[in-house]
Amino acid sequence: MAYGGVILSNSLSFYQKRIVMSSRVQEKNGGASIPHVLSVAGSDSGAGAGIQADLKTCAARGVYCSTVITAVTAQNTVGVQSVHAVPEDFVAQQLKSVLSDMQVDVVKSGMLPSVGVVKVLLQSLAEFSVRALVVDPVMVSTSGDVLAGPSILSTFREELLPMADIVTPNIKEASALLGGIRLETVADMRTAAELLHALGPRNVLVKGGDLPGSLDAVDIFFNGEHFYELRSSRIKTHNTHGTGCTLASCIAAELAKGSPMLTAVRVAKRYVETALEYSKDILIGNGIQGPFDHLLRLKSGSHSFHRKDAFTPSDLFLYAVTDSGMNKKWGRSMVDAVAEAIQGGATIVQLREKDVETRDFLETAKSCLAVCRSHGVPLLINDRIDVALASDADGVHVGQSDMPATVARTLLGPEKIIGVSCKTIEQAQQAWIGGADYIGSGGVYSTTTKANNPTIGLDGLKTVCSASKLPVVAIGGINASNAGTVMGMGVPNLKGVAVVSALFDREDVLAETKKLHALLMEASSSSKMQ
Ligand SMILES: Cc1ncc(COP(=O)(O)OP(=O)(O)O)c(N)n1
Ligand SMILES: Cc1nc(C(=O)O)sc1CCOP(=O)(O)O
Ligand SMILES: [Mg+2]
Repeated sequence: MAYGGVILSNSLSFYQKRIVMSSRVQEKNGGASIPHVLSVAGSDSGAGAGIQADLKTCAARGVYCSTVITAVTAQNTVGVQSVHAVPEDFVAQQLKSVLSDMQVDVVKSGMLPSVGVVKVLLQSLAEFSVRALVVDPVMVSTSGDVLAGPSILSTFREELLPMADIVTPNIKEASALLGGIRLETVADMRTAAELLHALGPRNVLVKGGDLPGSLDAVDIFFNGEHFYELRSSRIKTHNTHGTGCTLASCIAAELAKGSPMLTAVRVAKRYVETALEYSKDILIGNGIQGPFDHLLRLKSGSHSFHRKDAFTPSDLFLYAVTDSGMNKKWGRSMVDAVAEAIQGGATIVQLREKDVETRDFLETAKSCLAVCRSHGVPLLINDRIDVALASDADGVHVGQSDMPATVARTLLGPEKIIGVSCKTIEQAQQAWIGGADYIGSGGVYSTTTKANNPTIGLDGLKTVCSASKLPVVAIGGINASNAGTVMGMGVPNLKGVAVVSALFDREDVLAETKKLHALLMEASSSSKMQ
């Protein structure tokens, strides 16, 4: 730890301090400690850099981020149009508000627009102990606009850097901090890292993204003993606005979680590389340098491709569950089978693939999703949350020995559809608590499609339906000869039937689906009349 006002012994390593601190916080909270970064930086109205980048980075890395705003900038993808520095005493007030109340693990500084603001920050750090300080010595924006003038250089050198656990200058900033020396090669970057280290920071990362003529992005990390040349591929994109802020705040986030410094730096580099690669083609703004997507979500499904309607119980009416063995037997592809089922009236489709390779499953899911989306029919994936996520399917169906519904919900988020197989009232209750949208209940009749599947019969189905707070779809041995009986019972919450062989172990999927749909319509309308 580099500052005065430190509670923990300097002889402890960063990681040891983390453990001591965690147990202290846990005592206070009576639970798990929340890793916490305080970002002291400027606001970027375009939200690619500054405070906004720090907030998004910490959110993406699972770390809480509080903020002290040092300046408000009017900027976009073209450049910085105006800067309004926040008065120093108000920066001090923000620091006090956060640090006097919250247990901050790591402070990350970005744009510090005046000597006064640097001093205010240092005073606060002397008063309130934190475990690490990450300094991103922001001086010039990526668009070339000056964000902290040369008058601040000596304060950075003499007062801020000696307090830093790591400083992360780019080539221009490293050069400015070292009095304007020329930095043109990786060897120069090593020299700069060493010279900067001599100013007092525990670690230095000189970022070589701007180094001319290099195929890779090479950064030099120096901890006072060893140099590390950290390489990542140079991604061809204009969407690089905010990479410096993001890298520094990701380092801070990883340190807050307890990572050692070099690990934090490596993870942060990988995170930036992944986000740049993901975002290389996104279009935000008309300027020459766009922002990137910290949360890797903006592209998913290209929005207009998403299902517009939320799940409704009527989606369960005729539930088609696929089986590639049956489709192969009848000589058709999965996509053709799904298309025919939808044409015949299937209201929801589940891809149930027990023996296919993951790669093939994913490709099938993507192809079937295109068909389902074009008809507004939801597509669920049986068992495999990973395949559902990777294909952006509409949800999953899980059984009692698969991923619990609560975990599936956490992984998939609030919009996706989750169905759970339930044979008992207790399981139905758990599915509801776990955040499921519907339950599948069976086997209503015996089936050869699923081995060793206990039959609960119509009575078992009725019992589960009447106790369920969720809509129910019946499954197991249902076909054209008995579907009318199942739906004709008029049991509350029973919204449809799910079938495999009655549709797919047949020559003509379209005709079989139409037939079953007509039967279900008739049965449900006559049960309503009774
Ligand atoms: C709609 C519907 N209901 C029940 C099941 C069975 O799920 P599970 O118990 O996980 O068994 P497998 O299908 O994974 O063998 C289902 N798939 N769909
Ligand atoms: C996948 C599945 N789950 C069941 C359960 O009881 O939970 S029965 C079943 C197989 C249903 O196939 P078919 O319609 O060919 O009988
Ligand atoms: Mg299962």
